[in-house]
Amino acid sequence: MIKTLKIEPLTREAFAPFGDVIESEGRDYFMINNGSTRRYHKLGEVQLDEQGQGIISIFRAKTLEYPLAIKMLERHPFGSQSFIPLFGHDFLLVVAPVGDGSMNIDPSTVRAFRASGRQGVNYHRGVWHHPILALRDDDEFLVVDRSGPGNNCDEFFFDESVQLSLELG
Ligand SMILES: NC(=O)N[C@@H](O)C(=O)O
Ligand code: NI
Repeated sequence: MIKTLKIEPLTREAFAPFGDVIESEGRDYFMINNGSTRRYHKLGEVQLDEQGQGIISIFRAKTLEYPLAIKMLERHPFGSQSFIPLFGHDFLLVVAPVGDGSMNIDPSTVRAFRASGRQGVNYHRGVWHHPILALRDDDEFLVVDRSGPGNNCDEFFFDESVQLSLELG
């Protein structure tokens, strides 16, 4: 299979099979702090296993060269992972559904999205995704994910006959 992935705009509905979109635009809120603050409540949930601990980190990411060959995706079986842009820049996502849980990805299910700088994502447990794809060098993301025992990062490399690429418009 040789395919250039179509980059879709990130919306709550389109991303639902993969996780949550963390954004305020168009979302419900309620007032707190004596009416001075809007709380956009529970935009996503931190998913953990019994032994996991939720942690907060910052990723500073280099941009990659485009067109980019998507050779692998990874997943975190024991917990969710969120990426929230700290500098307000767009970034890209390449994902595939959890599937049947086996170490296999049907390349026809791989999708790409462009997140605006005011959108974050929360990948649900086991959702296949490409490591962070920043569009600005040294861009930074707040990351909420799971720390704990066991290997929480499975990597799947596509067969050489599968050539998926990501091009910038
Ligand atoms: N390995 C790691 O912590 N980063 C990846 O999980 C990623 O999604 O960028
Ligand atoms: Ni990850």
